[in-house]
Amino acid sequence: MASMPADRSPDSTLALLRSGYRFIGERCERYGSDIFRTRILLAPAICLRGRPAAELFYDNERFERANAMPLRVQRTLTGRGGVQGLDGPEHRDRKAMFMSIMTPTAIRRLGELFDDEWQTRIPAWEGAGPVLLYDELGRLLTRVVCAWAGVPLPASQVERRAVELHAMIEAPAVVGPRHWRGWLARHRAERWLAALIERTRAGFSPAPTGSALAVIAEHRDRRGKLLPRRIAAVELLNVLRPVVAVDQYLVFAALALHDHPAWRERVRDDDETAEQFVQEVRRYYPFFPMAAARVRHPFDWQGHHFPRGRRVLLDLYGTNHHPSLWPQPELFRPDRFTGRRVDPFELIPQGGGDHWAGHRCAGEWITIDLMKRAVANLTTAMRYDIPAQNLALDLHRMPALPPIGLTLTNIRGTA
Ligand code: HEM
Repeated sequence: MASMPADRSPDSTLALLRSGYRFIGERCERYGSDIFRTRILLAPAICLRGRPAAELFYDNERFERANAMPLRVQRTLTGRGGVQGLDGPEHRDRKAMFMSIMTPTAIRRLGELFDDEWQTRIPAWEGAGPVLLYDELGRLLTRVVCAWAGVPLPASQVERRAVELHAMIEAPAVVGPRHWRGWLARHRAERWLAALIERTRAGFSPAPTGSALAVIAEHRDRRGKLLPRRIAAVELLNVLRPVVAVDQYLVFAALALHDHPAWRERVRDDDETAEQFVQEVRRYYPFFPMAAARVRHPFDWQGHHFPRGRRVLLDLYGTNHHPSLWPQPELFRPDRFTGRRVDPFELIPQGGGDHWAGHRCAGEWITIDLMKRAVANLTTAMRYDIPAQNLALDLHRMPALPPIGLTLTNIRGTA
């Protein structure tokens, strides 16, 4: 049996919080190995990166998700009892519920709502002073996703719900007040949506057919039972929260257009080029650093032993920056996708493998569609300036957005 390189520290949780996105990658480089063992949250863990590791990690026979996610992530980002922590037939059933929402027609409708809302906002941005893109898009996506999902949202509540959704996204990897704000935000949002599920089931708040609210409120599990209303609220939040989180990628896309202005022309002219640009934004910029699972049955892989129950962390960011998959990974180069077929374990910012059978992100197509539409809006529907500001990404922070999420000035519509 090969000996697995080991992190020397008695516990690496703080190092993980401090190193952020580079935690696994830095150690892999130090040990000359894409696998090493460490201790996280006072328990042994195995860290992996790269394509073969991703293929292993998404093998449902070898890994399970029950109790894999640290409590601080469940308390803020994902909630408890949702699809992320399910395994086997229960997971397949719940995941099918999500995938049934993601029809081409529904994705197009979300995109059209997004474009309409963006174009309606341009006159207001024209007259305004500096526009903070991250905050502005957070509100815009909150309005759009609620309208799309069938969730009633009075204009007076948009700001509050957008702040809550952002708080949940920003909380898992921080300590102190920002973490507790995320915890409180989740508590409030679950209460709000559980009450809505109850009203919908009772017929007082009818949901449009096929909307996320209708599908989740009416979903029956394999035993024919409706989801408990709190779990239904967690799952509805699993649609609202990540659609709003796409605003981070939209800020990154705007940054990439700013840093690589030659691509502005190219993405405008051709849909395939726009898609390559968006794929490179998803590869290059940091989002979720890693995914967690536990060993279901003991097994050996590449001469290393994986004992039952061991927590395993797959480096999503590090796989997207692995030099054997992506030559010169630290360069932003959308044309690396020209003529390249990407298999399900290579480009994994939203997980790998199969969307239905495994835990790969249910909202990946939505994400790509919204990003392409945002790029089109930024390059054709308006002109703007980006004044001098601190645009550095801090890879030690999760999420790693620039400090105030990108300020635009002098916005002018082109219509
Ligand atoms: C901002 C862009 C997004 C990123 C970076 C992202 C990333 C991820 C990641 C890393 C996972 C976990 C993969 C794993 O556990 O192996 C995931 C799962 C999931 N995502 Fe996304 N996501 C995004 C957008 C969305 C959207 C727009 C939706 C829904 C509309 C969505 C819904 C989900 C759901 C339901 C799961 C759980 C899937 C499962 O456990 O089977 N995500 N996402």
